[in-house]
Amino acid sequence: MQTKPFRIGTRGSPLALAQAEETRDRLMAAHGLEADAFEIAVISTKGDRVTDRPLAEIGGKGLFTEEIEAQLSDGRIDIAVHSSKDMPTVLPDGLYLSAFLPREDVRDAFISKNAPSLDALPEGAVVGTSSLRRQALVRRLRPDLKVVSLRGNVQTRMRKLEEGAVDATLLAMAGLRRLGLEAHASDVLEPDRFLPALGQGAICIESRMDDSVVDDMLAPINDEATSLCLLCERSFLAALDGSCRTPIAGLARIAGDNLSFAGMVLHPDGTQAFDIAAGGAASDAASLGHEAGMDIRSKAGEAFFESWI
Ligand SMILES: NCc1[nH]cc(CCC(=O)O)c1CC(=O)O
Repeated sequence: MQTKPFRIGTRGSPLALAQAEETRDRLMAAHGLEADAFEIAVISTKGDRVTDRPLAEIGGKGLFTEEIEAQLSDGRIDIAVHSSKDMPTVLPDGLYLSAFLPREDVRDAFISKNAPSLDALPEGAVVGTSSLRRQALVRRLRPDLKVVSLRGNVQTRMRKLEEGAVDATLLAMAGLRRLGLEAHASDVLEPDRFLPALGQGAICIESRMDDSVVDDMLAPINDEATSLCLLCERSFLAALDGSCRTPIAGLARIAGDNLSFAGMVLHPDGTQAFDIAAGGAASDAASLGHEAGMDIRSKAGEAFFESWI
C-alpha cells in the first residue's frame, strides 16, 4: 500500500524553496522519515506575478499568501511554509501559525561593491530597497543618500546591484545564509541601529486549526523561544494595525525566562521616529507586544499614521 505524501506548500522563489526544504528536513529527522514521504508543492502568488510595482502600491494583505492559503484551507496541501515577516497579522478563518523553526540571524546585511558599510557610502550614492522600513531607516541614518525602490527576489536584487543599477542594497542575513550567499554581505547592521522587520529570520508553518494529526507532526520541530518572540512581535504589529505603507520595525529576544522587546515606527522620509523598549516574563509575550504597540500608538498620535497616506 502506498501512503499519501505529506504535502508542503510554498512559493517558488529559491529562498522559499530553501525554507520548505529546511522544514521537510527537520520533519524527516524528527520522525525518521525519508524524503519521499514528502512532496513540495510550488504555488504561484500575486506577489510573485506582479513584479513591476512596489509592493506597498499593489497593496492588499496576503499578497504572497492568498493562493497558498486557499490550497491549505481545502486540503490540497497539509502545511504551508512562509517567512514570518511576510505574514499578515490576521489569517483566514480556520488557519493558524502552528510552528516556528529556530530563528536564523535577525539582522540586515549591507551589500555594496563601492563601500564597506552604510556609513562609508559617498554622499549622494544610490541605495535600492523596496522595503519601507529599510528606506526610512537609511534616510534617517544617511539623509544625504538617494533611496530608490528595488524589487525582485534575492538573486534579482543581487544582479541589479552587480549591473550597477544601484550602489548598495540591504537584504536579510537570514535569506543570504539560507541561499549560501552570506559572503556577499559587506557589513552586518546591528539591531540597535537598524532594527529588523517583525518576524525577520523566522520560518513559520501555517496549518489548519482542526488538524490534530498535523499538530502532532509539527510539535517536535517547533522552537519554543522563537514561537514566544513571534507571539510578542505579531501582537505588537496587530496593536499598531499598521498598513503596509507604515515603516515598522521590532525585535523580541529571550534570555532565560525573560523577554525583551524593542519596537519602532518611522515616517517614510526618516525625519521622525517613535520607539519603545519593553521587558518582562516570557510567558507574557503577547501582552508585552500588545502594550508596546498601544504605547507607541499613543506616543506617535493617530495623526502621525495618517500624515502621509
Ligand atoms: N520580503 C522578502 C523576504 N522575506 C523574508 C526574507 C528573508 C528571510 C527572513 O527574514 O527570514 C526576505 C528577503 C529579504 O528581506 O532580504
